Amino acid sequence: MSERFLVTGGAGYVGSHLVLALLDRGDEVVVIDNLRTGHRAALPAGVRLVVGDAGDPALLDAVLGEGGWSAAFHFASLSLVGESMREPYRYLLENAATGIRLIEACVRHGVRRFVLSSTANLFDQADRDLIDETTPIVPGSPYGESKHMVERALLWADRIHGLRSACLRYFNAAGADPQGRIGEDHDPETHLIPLAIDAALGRIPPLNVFGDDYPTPDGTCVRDYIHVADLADAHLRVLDVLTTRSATYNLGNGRGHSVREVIDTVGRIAGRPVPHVVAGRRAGDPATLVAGSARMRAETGWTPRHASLDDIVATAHAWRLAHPGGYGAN
Ligand SMILES: NC(=O)c1ccc[n+]([C@@H]2O[C@H](COP(=O)([O-])OP(=O)(O)OC[C@H]3O[C@@H](n4cnc5c(N)ncnc54)[C@H](O)[C@@H]3O)[C@@H](O)[C@H]2O)c1
Ligand SMILES: O=c1ccn([C@@H]2O[C@H](COP(=O)(O)OP(=O)(O)O[C@H]3O[C@H](CO)[C@@H](O)[C@H](O)[C@H]3O)[C@@H](O)[C@H]2O)c(=O)[nH]1
Repeated sequence: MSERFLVTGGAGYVGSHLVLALLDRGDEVVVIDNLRTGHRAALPAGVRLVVGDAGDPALLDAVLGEGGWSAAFHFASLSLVGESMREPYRYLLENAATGIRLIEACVRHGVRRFVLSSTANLFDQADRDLIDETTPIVPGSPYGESKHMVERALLWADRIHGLRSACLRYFNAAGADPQGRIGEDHDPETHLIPLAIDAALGRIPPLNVFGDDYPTPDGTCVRDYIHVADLADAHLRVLDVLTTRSATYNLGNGRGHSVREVIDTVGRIAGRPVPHVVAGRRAGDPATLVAGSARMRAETGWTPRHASLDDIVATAHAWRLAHPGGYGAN
């Protein structure tokens, strides 16, 4: 039976892949997005886009007041680790306030299930190789801290009002829709894989490698890249869990790849080397972040279908090759 979902930030990179997955299974989707970093063109026909702020109580009352919601997915957020080290209070204030106002509005309008886009940046100083849900939380930046604030607000919304929530801590989202319908387009782009692809294609100057003196095998940072389509699938699967309880899951493939490995993989798939230079470290970057996702696999049957870095890079490369100007203007 068709269900109705609110997706804040649904015109953005990860959110738009969930919107597609919901439409593919026949659900109705309403997106609230201020289009600050998102794109109208990332949304297929049939999706209602309300352009506005996901933390605006009047707007939320108007939209949520329509009723009939199966769940709210909250992607709308400032989301750059490096930027948050330069603008800490903007991140702390805006991400926390937007999340809390949305939670409050969901409670006010009887929405029973809430899914938060949380982050691996909760774990700056992991005391183990695979970062699972029992790893102590030590946010790596004001961005990570702001996500933790919203996670904590959700805990109280559950205890006091019975709002069931899933905090999905994505590690590094990457790749594009395997059918090539949508992909990643930020302006300016700051993420490693799209930048490495554009550098290989000669569209931008050589890639800066942010530090080669980290305590990792080749000195560059290690990250767990997880395909956006697998993240979208995870969002669908947690809905069942949320009928009875709240939950927290770390989402990745459980394999780390260094910046140099990403550069080599992009070069091989693009058929041209990635020009790059070693630059200084970027503030806020932990050396290594690799997810332990056994809980998600065991409790929901989630199994990433695009787990290899080759698959992830190949889908991202195909989309960027076909869309040299991204989505174009909003
Ligand atoms: N991309 C990653 O690797 C990654 C990893 C971990 C967590 N996350 C989280 O996933 C979510 C989506 O990330 P993304 O990479 O797709 O980012 P994105 O910038 O592509 O998407 C965010 C979307 O939210 C919209 N938005 C931002 N603030 C808003 C507001 N106050 N009101 C309404 N709309 C607003 C933007 O216009 C954009 O469409 C974010 O919450 C981010 O913190 C992303
Ligand atoms: O030009 C670049 C860009 C990135 N990097 C490195 O590549 C790695 C990945 O960086 P990036 O793609 O910018 O992602 P992160 O900063 O790791 O952050 C992403 O992944 C986090 C989870 O780990 C999310 O919370 C964030 O929202 C999302 O932006 C890091 O080690 C960077 O230092 C470079 O060396 N050069």
